[in-house]
Amino acid sequence: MTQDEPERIKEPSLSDSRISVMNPEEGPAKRGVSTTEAASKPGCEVLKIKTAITIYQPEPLDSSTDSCKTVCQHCTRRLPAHKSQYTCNGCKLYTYCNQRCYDLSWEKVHQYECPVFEQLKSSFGYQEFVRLALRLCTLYSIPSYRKNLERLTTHREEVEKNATLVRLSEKIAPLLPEKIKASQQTVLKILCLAAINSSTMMNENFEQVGMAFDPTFSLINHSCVPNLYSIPISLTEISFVATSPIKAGTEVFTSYCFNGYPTEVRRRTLETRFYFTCKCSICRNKKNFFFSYNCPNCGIMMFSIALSSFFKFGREKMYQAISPTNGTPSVCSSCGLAVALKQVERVWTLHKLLLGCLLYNIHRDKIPDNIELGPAINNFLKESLLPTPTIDIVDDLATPHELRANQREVIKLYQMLQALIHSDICPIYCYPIYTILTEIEHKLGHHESMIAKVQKCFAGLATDLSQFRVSQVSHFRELGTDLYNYLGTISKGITVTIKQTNQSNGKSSDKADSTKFVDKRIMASDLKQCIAACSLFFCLQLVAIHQDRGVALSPAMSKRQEVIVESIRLGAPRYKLKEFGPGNHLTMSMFVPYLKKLFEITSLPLKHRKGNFWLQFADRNNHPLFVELNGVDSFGM
Ligand SMILES: C[S@@+](CC[C@H](N)C(=O)[O-])C[C@H]1O[C@@H](n2cnc3c(N)ncnc32)[C@H](O)[C@@H]1O
Repeated sequence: MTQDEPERIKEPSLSDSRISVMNPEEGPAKRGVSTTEAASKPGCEVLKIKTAITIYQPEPLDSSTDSCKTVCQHCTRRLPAHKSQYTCNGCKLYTYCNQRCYDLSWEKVHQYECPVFEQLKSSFGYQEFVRLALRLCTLYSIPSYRKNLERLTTHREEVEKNATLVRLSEKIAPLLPEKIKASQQTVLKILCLAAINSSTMMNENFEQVGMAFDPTFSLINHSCVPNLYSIPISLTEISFVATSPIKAGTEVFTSYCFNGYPTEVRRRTLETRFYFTCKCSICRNKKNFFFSYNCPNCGIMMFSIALSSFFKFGREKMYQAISPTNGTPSVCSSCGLAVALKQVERVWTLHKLLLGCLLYNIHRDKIPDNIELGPAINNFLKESLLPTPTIDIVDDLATPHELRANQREVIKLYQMLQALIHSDICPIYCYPIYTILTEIEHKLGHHESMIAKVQKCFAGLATDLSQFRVSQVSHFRELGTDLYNYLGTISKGITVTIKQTNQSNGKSSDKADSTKFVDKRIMASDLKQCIAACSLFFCLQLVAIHQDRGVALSPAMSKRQEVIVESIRLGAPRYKLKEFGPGNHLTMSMFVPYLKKLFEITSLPLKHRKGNFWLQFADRNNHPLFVELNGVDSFGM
């Protein structure tokens, strides 16, 4: 909790002038948040929130090192690992920068929470929800905060039926210190409030760090087709970016659940977790929206198809559905780009796979066998989906050990999801897929092996290795993936031809015959360098594409990634990723300056002329050797 926190929690109001409250006096059912400024394209930041309360997980988990032990519980700074920390003597849980931070925290909140933690520990451990409830009890005891907290939605009548919450309120109420004393009924009300208005908090690497509560965030309604996509940018800040252009004055929505689920599943999730029946445009129209295709140029949704129709349509019918003049390209109504049906078909297939994953994600036996989800889907699942262990990873059921035992299938799923992320799927799907990817990476210990691979890769570079800070690569999703597959994926995208100068006339011959090299080991390491450099190069492309399309990266995130790229060699000039165009088709010439920089950093002897690139080495007899880099334009983007 930061020093100014109670000020920020004063009212369920807004901390960002780019938004305003809609229908403030008409009660929670009609209240919402709208923009005061337009967002011209997907990816534009609409709102940034510094969360009023962040409750950190008790121990660092594998997926994130941020916890009560590593983040100052007063000023929320990350504590330096090497410095001795200042831990509360009472709970032995909350850690601080120094005595001053501890004193401030104690004075404001911790004196009330600390003794109660100890008493609840045996029944509830240090659960984030319990600690959030206690924090809210403290703030609730201050009249001005109470008035404002009471304005938030609680769905009290329904939530109160939850036996766990009732039991918790009965435990907490008698333990509250005199100064913040409240009846069991009041505590139950606070628990209802916490249940409806809290959310998971992640750090800038999309790793879960605990729970967040914020009165501004609490005012934003849910939609199954949200126009906002939330991106954690620090331990306490969330940036909300547009998923499509938004006009000023429009209501903004986030999604409270995984909005890739079919309608039935979304409805059930929202009813059981948030106690409401969704009235968003899709649910109101009973449209079971599933497949959408966004214009690759401007990001506007070009068409969508209901889930019920999704499997009914064969290929021909699908064409009819999206293009009345069967076979002609579809034209984006916003920017006029003509999109070939073949391109749409590719995305269609990926959606089928996504649907499969999603359905697997929610236990097969729970899928209702009704018309909507239908036998076609079940057959599809049976025939084309992955073996059981993959369900479990996504479902959080499998242990890392089980996963490792089934690594091949898991990696198949991982690659498939990566392909989805890099396709033209509707941006709203990206976030849940990232979540699944992270889960897989986490459980497979992917980051660790990735770092090892990256290090191995860089070990071949003729550069001062002390200048590489490779540990940072794990945050760099695309780089990780590319390097992970660096021999497989990358070599599919680039043809490496080895040329050797003909000794007699000095001209190069096209014979790709490695036996000619006197010292094969030199060549192997050169190729390794080449592949490593290309990996890096491709991840720059990916970052550029995503950034420009605004799908997954906020400006802050891309800045962080720039820093990471930069940190490969301290003092190396920054890459300016923004210069790439929005389309997926990349030409070599777009990357010339970046390639030059890249090769400068990696000390690779890159030569280029008129769009042709090659690496130039010398063999043992000082005859020039060339490694040509071809086919970059056709790299599967
Ligand atoms: C965190 S609050 C959102 C803000 C709320 N409208 C307010 O002013 O307090 C969540 C509650 O808002 C309502 N809500 C949000 N999105 C909704 C939707 N799509 N359809 C119906 N009710 C919704 C539900 O009552 C839900 O439990």
